[in-house]
Amino acid sequence: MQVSVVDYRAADAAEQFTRSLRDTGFAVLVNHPIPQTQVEAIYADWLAFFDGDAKRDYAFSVDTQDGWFSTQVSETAKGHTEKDLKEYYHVYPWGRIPTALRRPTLDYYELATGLAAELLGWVERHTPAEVAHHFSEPLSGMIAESRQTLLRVLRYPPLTGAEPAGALRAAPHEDINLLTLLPAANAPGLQVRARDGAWLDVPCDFGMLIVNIGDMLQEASRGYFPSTTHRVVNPSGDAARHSRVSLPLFLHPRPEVVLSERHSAGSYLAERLRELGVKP
Ligand SMILES: O=C(O)CCC(=O)C(=O)O
Ligand SMILES: [Fe+2]
Repeated sequence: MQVSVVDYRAADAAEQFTRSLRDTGFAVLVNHPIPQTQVEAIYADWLAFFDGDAKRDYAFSVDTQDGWFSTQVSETAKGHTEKDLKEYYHVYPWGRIPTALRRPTLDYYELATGLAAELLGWVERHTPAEVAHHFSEPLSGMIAESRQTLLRVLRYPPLTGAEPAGALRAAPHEDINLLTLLPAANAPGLQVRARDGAWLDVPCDFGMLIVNIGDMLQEASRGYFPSTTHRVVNPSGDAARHSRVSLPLFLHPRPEVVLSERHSAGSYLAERLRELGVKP
């Protein structure tokens, strides 16, 4: 299994990109329109936020799911017992955002959401008709006017050595949403599970943009596009003394969008948040 690195500007980029998603659940883009300087500035600004105390004023709302999730409330991946070694902040344009971070973060949200919509269009164009006929509406329509698309700013703290045995920065999991856009983090660690069970490093040179399929697209495509299991492993040596920052954008449909006979986007999300232990 090979996650392809695709040049966004190549004539057949959409086709190569969709093929990699179909084969592996992942694709990596280079020469894409998100400036690396913008990503680096967000990493630096948010790292300072996580290092400070103001985050305590932004504890997440159970009801709306925006705000800061501490390491104590962090997710426990489905089927796991230890919490992930991470803290994170959920940004929605309608939610609470620390004032100084508001403008740059929303600028990034807009840019990344626009690119995500274009990439979803690529996927749509290269979906075989016999699969696309299951879609209750075009994929581009599913996200139109959606208030659910989520920008998660993640901070994996330095390791102290006192972590519970078996706890990982991010335990193996699948994403819930349609498509995830993830600029390469400031440190390695992301791995994807191949069909034979082996863990493969996802290419993550600084500047690359990683894209992966989430469960909602797997559900809507009746399994044609696989939502692949991935994880973030703990670093060793000197790297363990440093934080890792990453910035996934989870592209979500409007809640009333029908994914399959079993699920609307809203019912599916509610079920998954209960399983993660972040919503009753
Ligand atoms: O931090 C990363 O590289 C991946 C994060 C991730 O998979 C997630 O938050 O769903
Ligand atoms: Fe993930």
